[in-house]
Amino acid sequence: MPDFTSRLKQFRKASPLSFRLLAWILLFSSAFTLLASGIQIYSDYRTDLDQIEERMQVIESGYGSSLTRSLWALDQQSLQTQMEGILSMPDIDHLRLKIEPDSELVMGERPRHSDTLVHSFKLTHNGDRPIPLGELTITADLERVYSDLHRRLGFIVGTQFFTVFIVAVLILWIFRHLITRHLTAMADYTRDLTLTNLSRPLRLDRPDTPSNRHDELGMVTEAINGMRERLNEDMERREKDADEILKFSKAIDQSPSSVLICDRHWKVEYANRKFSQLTGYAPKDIIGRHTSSIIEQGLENRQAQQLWQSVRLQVQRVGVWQGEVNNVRRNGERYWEQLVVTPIKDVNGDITGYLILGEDISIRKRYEQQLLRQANYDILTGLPNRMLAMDRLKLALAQARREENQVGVMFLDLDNFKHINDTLGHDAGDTLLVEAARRVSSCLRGTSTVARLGGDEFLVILPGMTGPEAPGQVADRILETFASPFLLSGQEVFVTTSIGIATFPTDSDDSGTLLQHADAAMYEAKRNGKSAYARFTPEMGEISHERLQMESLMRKALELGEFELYFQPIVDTASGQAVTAEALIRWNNPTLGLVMPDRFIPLAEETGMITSIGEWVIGEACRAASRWRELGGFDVGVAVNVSPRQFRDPGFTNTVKRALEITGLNASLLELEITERLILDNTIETAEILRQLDHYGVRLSVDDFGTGYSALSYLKSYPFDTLKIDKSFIQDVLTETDDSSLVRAIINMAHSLGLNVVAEGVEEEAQTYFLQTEQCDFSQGYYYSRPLPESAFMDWLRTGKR
Ligand SMILES: Nc1nc2c(ncn2[C@@H]2O[C@@H]3COP(=O)(O)O[C@H]4[C@@H](O)[C@H](n5cnc6c(=O)[nH]c(N)nc65)O[C@@H]4COP(=O)(O)O[C@H]3[C@H]2O)c(=O)[nH]1
Repeated sequence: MPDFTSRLKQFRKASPLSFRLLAWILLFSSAFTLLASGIQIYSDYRTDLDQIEERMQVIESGYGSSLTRSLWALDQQSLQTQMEGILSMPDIDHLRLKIEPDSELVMGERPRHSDTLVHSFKLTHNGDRPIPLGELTITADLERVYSDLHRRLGFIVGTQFFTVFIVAVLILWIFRHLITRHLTAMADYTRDLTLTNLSRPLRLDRPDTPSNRHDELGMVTEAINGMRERLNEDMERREKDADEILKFSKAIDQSPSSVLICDRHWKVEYANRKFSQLTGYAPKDIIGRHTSSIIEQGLENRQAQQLWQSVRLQVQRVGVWQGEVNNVRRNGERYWEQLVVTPIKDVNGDITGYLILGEDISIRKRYEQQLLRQANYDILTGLPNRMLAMDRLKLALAQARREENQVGVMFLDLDNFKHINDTLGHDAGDTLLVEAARRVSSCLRGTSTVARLGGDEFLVILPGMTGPEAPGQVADRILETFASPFLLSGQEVFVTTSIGIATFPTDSDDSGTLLQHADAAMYEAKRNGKSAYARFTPEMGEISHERLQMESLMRKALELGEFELYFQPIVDTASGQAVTAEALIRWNNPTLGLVMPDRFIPLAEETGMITSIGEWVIGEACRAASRWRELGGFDVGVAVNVSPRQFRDPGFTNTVKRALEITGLNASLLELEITERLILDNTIETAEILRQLDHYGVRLSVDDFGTGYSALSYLKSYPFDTLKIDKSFIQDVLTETDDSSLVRAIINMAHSLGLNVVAEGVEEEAQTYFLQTEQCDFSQGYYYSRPLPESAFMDWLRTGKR
């Protein structure tokens, strides 16, 4: 018994549903069985009672009349027999016949217990009148009925309970086999289900048939497996998401841009590594702080408020803010940062935070500022350049229009700059420009602008002038500051400047035209002898125009063969015999007519065209000298002018060499005339070029001697053969004693240095006597011949003398 109880407990624990089912089946089956059995037993009991009652009725109807007759006849024997017959009937245990008036006949044994059924009926003789004879009382014993009842009840209940129990166990087994064990398996499966074994599906221990698949267990299994697969997919997705998130978080952390992530209230939630590197703040220093306190550190309160306001408004309205902020690092160092601020939104589009990306643009900013400076300022002098100058001029004109006053525009050009640059080198030229810029600036007040337009050209803008005299006063001051020498490459050099002035609104109300007018006036100042200033007059406009026209015509002149060489003889002073001819260029232009070198050589030098023109001259001169020899047998050399720019050209010596080679002219018949100013440049290059030319056997002469600043002693350093005294000394040699003594001194010193002397500009016979007396070797001038076209020159040679 204890064994069964413990098993029952186990079963109850292991299979609560089955146990409960069993209990309910037993309860309901028992109740139902009891009810059915009760009804059945009661029905049997009623049938037994009805049979007994029926039997009593049968006795009354069957024995009533016979008993009455026996009683009437007082036939005791018959009475007894009849009563014994009745008593032998089943269940009838006791008969009592009450005989009138007062006797009775009793038969059988009266049952001692109370479970009896009593039936009485009167015995009456029916004659004329009914005579009551007695009454028979039949007592039936119900014990048999009850014992039958008990027996049947026990049997029915017993068999029913057994049946119910067997059926219940059967149902239970079926239920357990078909359902609960699977439910238990599902429970075990789901209990054991973890994220690590999601790949193992739930399989029930039953055949995988279509009907099984579609029953409730199949559906639950499918649902569980579906859930498992979804979980599995979710897990895989999550793992992937986690990988992605890790990747992104690493990317953000290692991003080359600084990254700040803030919450909805602009409180910092995250700062990446770059942010810390950029600002010097560790994440712990700034997490939880308001963003405004971080990105506005370099600003004043009001600026910071404005910036913050605009950031917030723009991010809300436009969805992005970007700008450049001059921020401060933790160590106080300033830096430029490019910021981009954008909102972070959730799936509903609600802002959950903000993303702030920053990039250190200090280098770019510096570069931009440098570019801006380069774009607007001249690097060498630090002065505004042409672009900025023109802007300032336009501004000054606009202001003058409003305030109805005047603007002075001054165009400055250093008179000797090209020469100094060519002779003393570019470093000296640069020093000169810087110093010139300083001197010009020192003559101006605050509102004025001095700018370098390029090369040696400067522009001065004098805004807000009330009268026309101011530019003249400023120009005088500038000319004065140029009076003292400049120290260039250790030498004191005098440099002058020419200034052209144009005034707004008198000369023009347009900035470009004003500049052109000032430029034209500057040329006029140069023409008037340099180191001077000139105000613009309408006639100057034409000159400036002519200069432009000449430049464009000259560019095509070589190609069109418009240049021509004239030749002027240089004669032996003593004999008057031509020894050399100076080649002098002329330009025959259909528009300009015959243009003399003084008009176009300076322009050719300025524009650089002198290099190609000079090359042509050397080639043509050598060809001509060869022709004279070949055609006329004249042993006459040719002298060619070489301008400083041409002389410095890297290909110059080659040009000379090539011309000699091509024409076959003896190098000693070619003389190169180099101006005295070029010798001022005692650089190694100049000496080297002269040495190389000397090496070729070319003769070298110093032209225009006396006009420069060189001392005769300088000439010793160079391989010169001839010295040409400038015509300005020869012209007055008979009238000016200074000039005659100077010419005499030059001739003597030149001879002492082993140099031949040529006197230029000899126009009168008397001059020839002076030069003969002073033993000047050679002479050149109109007295002998003007420069002549080649054919005329050859004629001159043929005829011998002037
Ligand atoms: N008043 C006066 N003048 C006289 C007399 N005799 C000669 N002349 C002029 O004096 C100039 C002499 O040449 P320069 O001093 O080298 O001066 C030359 C020279 O520096 C330059 N030049 C001429 N041709 C060339 C050339 O092919 N190349 C270069 N680079 N310069 C040249 O142009 C300058 C002027 O040349 P041109 O007009 O031909 O002027 C020539 C000539 O015509 C005279 O008795 N009285």
